[in-house]
Amino acid sequence: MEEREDAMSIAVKICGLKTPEDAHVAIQAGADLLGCVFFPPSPRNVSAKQAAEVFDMVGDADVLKVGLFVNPSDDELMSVLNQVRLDLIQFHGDESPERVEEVRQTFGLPVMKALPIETTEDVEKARTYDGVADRLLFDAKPPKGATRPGGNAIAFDWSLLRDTQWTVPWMLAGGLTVDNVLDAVKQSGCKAVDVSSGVEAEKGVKSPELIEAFLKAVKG
Ligand SMILES: O=C(O)c1ccccc1N[C@@H]1O[C@H](COP(=O)(O)O)[C@@H](O)[C@H]1O
Repeated sequence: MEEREDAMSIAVKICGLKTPEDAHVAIQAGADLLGCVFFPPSPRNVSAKQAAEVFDMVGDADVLKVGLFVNPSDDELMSVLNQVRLDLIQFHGDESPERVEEVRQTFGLPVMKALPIETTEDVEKARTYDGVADRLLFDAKPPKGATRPGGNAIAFDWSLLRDTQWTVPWMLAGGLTVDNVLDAVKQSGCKAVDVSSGVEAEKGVKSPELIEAFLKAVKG
């Protein structure tokens, strides 16, 4: 019962959406944030036009529209932002704290910085972004030879985050599924989760049933 009460206030981001239909399912099921990936090597990559169609589904709903980028140039950001109305930029590459601050100032949008975690030292390294980025997102370190820095369906030791203190809101990501998400919330103490692979029928193809089941598991 205690776990259920904790879980009910957890925010959920469904990432890697490619179709308005999947966005509709996620919104109806209670997602708080939706993400589109602008990273060509990813099986979830979308064009700005596709992302605009996905995010059109949000309408007046209280849902944040997130654009995920990996080490983008200003021109790349500008090109997307000219065509898509985003609420939050997610940086999932090697962007420095200075680059995060520069993009916040240049584009006038909040930035969520993803940070790869495997050890306690990684958690401590993440502190250089606390208070610089508007939000933090803790994800598993990608495996050697990975073609992308996230979206690899890999989890890490969630308890590394337990009882850590941050000045900005943070999210947990990495290998979350309907079966492990409540355990992940409990072990990490997070108030928000992000999922992509765990709600897919196959790589890059979202499953409406898994999106609904994931949100039901978290929100009750
Ligand atoms: O989803 C991708 O393809 C991706 C590409 C490049 C950087 C990040 C990416 N995804 C993000 O990674 C985490 C964890 O995803 P998963 O649930 O383990 O698949 C999440 O923030 C995704 O949005």
